[in-house]
Amino acid sequence: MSMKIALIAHDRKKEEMVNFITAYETVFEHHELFATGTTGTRIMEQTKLQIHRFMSGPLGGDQQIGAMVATNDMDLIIFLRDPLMAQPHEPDIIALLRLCDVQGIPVATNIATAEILVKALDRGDFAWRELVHKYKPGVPE
Ligand SMILES: O=C(CO)COP(=O)(O)O
Repeated sequence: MSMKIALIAHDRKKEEMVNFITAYETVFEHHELFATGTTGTRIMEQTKLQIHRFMSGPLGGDQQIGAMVATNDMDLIIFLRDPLMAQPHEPDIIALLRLCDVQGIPVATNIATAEILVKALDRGDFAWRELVHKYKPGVPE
């Protein structure tokens, strides 16, 4: 089953992201991919994958992905953050991760966890997300 997956990488993590996506391209090609602007462009340049690109992170891309998380529409997030450099949009980043915890969305912030999640995805361990989509309540009043 096809899952909605968000891919986000800070500048010094973009090469790592592209290498990772390339290594698991045969897994990712079965899913619906979303990304912040520059991350999406980099991945599309170096793979055959089609990605829905949002705004660049500092211009609101994290928030756009956060909006999908808020409505429980995103199934998995791989967010390779730069732990050693301050970001101008730090509040947006924290907000996105907070919403993942609100909804219980699987989110990897480093490559080791990302690899475990992608292997789980390939094995079908995310089938429970189908139930979330099926029984998702409407927007609360
Ligand atoms: O800043 C980002 C996430 O916080 C990533 O944005 P870009 O993919 O546009 O570089």
